[in-house]
Amino acid sequence: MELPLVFRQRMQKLLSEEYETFLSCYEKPPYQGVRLNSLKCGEETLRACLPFSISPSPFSPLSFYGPGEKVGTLPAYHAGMFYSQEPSAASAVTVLDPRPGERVLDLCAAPGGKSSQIAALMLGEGLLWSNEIVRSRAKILLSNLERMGVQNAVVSSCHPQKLCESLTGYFDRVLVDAPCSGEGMFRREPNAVKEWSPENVAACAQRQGAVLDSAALAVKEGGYLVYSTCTFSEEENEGAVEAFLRRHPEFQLCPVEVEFGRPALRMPARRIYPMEGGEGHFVAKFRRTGACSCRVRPFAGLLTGKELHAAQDFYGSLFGNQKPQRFAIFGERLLILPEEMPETVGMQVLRAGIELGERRGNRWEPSHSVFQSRAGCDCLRSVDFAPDAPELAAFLRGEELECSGKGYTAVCVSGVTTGFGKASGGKLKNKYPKGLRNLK
Ligand SMILES: C[S@@+](CC[C@H](N)C(=O)[O-])C[C@H]1O[C@@H](n2cnc3c(N)ncnc32)[C@H](O)[C@@H]1O
Repeated sequence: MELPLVFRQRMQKLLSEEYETFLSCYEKPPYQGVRLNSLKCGEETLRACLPFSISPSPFSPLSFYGPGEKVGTLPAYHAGMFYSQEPSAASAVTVLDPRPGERVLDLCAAPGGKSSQIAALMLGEGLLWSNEIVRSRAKILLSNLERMGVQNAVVSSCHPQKLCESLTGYFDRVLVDAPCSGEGMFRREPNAVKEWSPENVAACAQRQGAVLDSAALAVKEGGYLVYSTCTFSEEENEGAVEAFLRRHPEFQLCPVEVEFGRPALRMPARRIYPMEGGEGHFVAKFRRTGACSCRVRPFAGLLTGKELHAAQDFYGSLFGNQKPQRFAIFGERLLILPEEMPETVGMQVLRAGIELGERRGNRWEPSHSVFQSRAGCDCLRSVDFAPDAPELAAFLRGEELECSGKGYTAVCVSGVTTGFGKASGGKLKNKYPKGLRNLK
């Protein structure tokens, strides 16, 4: 690989006697991996459903080494049992340490690797707000969170400054996984090498400062802000942290106490190089010690009375008696909202919570995403297949299956839901969304 001369000079300065070892990494294949989605299954089920073996990575108990390519057609992928993720990318959420019941903002969230990891740690409790400024990427983010069965997320495509002004002081934890020069992507994405220049590094550092300034607004007093990049440049890492601390005396740097990687330069943050088992990451953690007032109002559009009962009856016709209480209608869509949700006006929200159904005339048609977010055993009707069953492969190609009985029926792989169909007359009419199907 042809690495830019200035990049090589900078890395030599950073790594001195380790520089040759670093360079020799470019002769080896990149690290790849999968991250277990514990919202949908346990490690044993995932291993049993994969046609390859995986081994633990040091960056998170959910992160494993294994192939990262050509996995998108596997039933376990469709069922959201895992996310294909380079292992060191899991480090930032380990440092963020989100807890069930908290309010967590992922400000630069697409395509959703870190958001789905946060969701797994939150166990569906509290609020995950996943924002992505580029709308086309926000749609991919939404699709990934739906595949992973995340129930308590709001997905938006808002400018960070506008979003964080609207949600000032609201969040317990905020993650800024910043757009960067991507030096830690060079082994995986040769285009990142072509786009690299010292000018781009400087431009990234400036943009990172702006995103961090916005993010700071959203953190409540005593809350945490985690900053991560997948690049090695000092300007974008320690430089960005030091500049932020100079501008924001209301924040303190917290020591990152983890076993993986190595200490950052001049500060108790963390750097990860390929010598440490990952492609490359930087993670720093701040805590807001200064006061911050929050004037965010709770969401006011919850269904009540007859409308609520109708929504609950529809839910009960698919999933039985554990009926949610928080429903709302956005346009033609019926949503089950997270237990915690602020007013969302003007924040370019693509989806809040889980879509239960779409209006068809005077009835609701169930949505793929609600089945995807429920375990097979929670659905009133389900059919279950082994990962290598020909029927499952046919379902994922959009074909009709043989099926007894009548009604909406979840289709599962080893007990994990991967879609649904409508049974009648001995057949299961396929409802797997066209855009998600495997090619015939
Ligand atoms: C490193 S990626 C995020 C990866 C994501 N956290 C994950 O784990 O899947 C950075 C994201 O920031 C977005 N971005 C680009 N410019 C931005 C800006 N000015 N403000 C906020 N986000 C921006 C990019 O579109 C990109 O999706």
